[in-house]
Amino acid sequence: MEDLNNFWQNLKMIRFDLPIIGVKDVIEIALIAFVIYQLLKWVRGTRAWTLFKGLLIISIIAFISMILELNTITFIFVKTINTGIIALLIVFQPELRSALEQLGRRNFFSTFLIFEEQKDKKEKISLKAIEEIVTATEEMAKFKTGALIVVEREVKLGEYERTGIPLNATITSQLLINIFEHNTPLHDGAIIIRNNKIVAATCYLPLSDNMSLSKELGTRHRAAVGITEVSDCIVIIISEETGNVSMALGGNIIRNVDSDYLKNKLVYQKKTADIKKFKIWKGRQRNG
Ligand SMILES: Nc1ncnc2c1ncn2[C@@H]1O[C@H](COP(=O)(O)OP(=O)(O)OP(=O)(O)O)[C@@H](O)[C@H]1O
Repeated sequence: MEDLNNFWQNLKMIRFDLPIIGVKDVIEIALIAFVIYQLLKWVRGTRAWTLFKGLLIISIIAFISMILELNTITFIFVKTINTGIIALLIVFQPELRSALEQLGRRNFFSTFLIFEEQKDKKEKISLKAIEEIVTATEEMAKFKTGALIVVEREVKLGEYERTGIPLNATITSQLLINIFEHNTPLHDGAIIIRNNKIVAATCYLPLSDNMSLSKELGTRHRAAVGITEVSDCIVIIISEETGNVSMALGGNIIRNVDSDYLKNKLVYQKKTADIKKFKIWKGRQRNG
């Protein structure tokens, strides 16, 4: 009974100590929430997202061990987070610089217009789009048209997309063939495909410094391997020299693939993405 009285007294004191929330506080909270939201949105568009998720998991473990007073584990995790943040700043220095530059260039009010973007995110690559990519690849290989097609998956390629010319065009084989046509303004560099859209052309990709890659392979192939070393995307490469089609994935290159192999691989990746999406949706349903 005494405990209950104490608890009640404490509760009254807490209620008494509750700060009064004014208009200024509400504005402040809204501004902070907006900045955090924009920050998360930006991180999601870069390869830092995977690292950020890792850091988040470490923070949660550190928090739980702090509550449970597991001092050694807390010490290790807190130290890891501190060093991790400094490491992140160093590793992602180029991305941070470009984010700050963008902030200066950006139309502030456009950041509120996110509904189109949200709608687009729900669409994943369709079978029709895959067919169009495969048809275009066959045609370009036949005529030895050099091409570099990046199909984005979970890791967002925003920072590479920004090095090119924005397109946001529906995927058709005719458009793909046209983009890579010799001596046209968009043929150089890579195109990036997100969901059912060609989001940008003439994109510059990071070159792989993998020494075990064949010496026959030039910068087009090295760029394809390079982007798959820093993300989970699939890249289709058509050699201008031989007309051979290769595919890069997970830092590896599979040379001389045929249309069936290419199609199966793209369809398989789509299916695994769909299953993952379905599992998340089921999870949300269960939790909700
Ligand atoms: N870092 C890069 N990012 C995007 N595209 C690139 C990059 N480096 C080269 N390319 C593309 O590759 C073309 C040059 O290809 P290069 O002949 O050097 O490579 P390759 O691997 O031998 O290909 P190919 O077999 O088609 O000759 C450039 O014109 C450009 O379109």
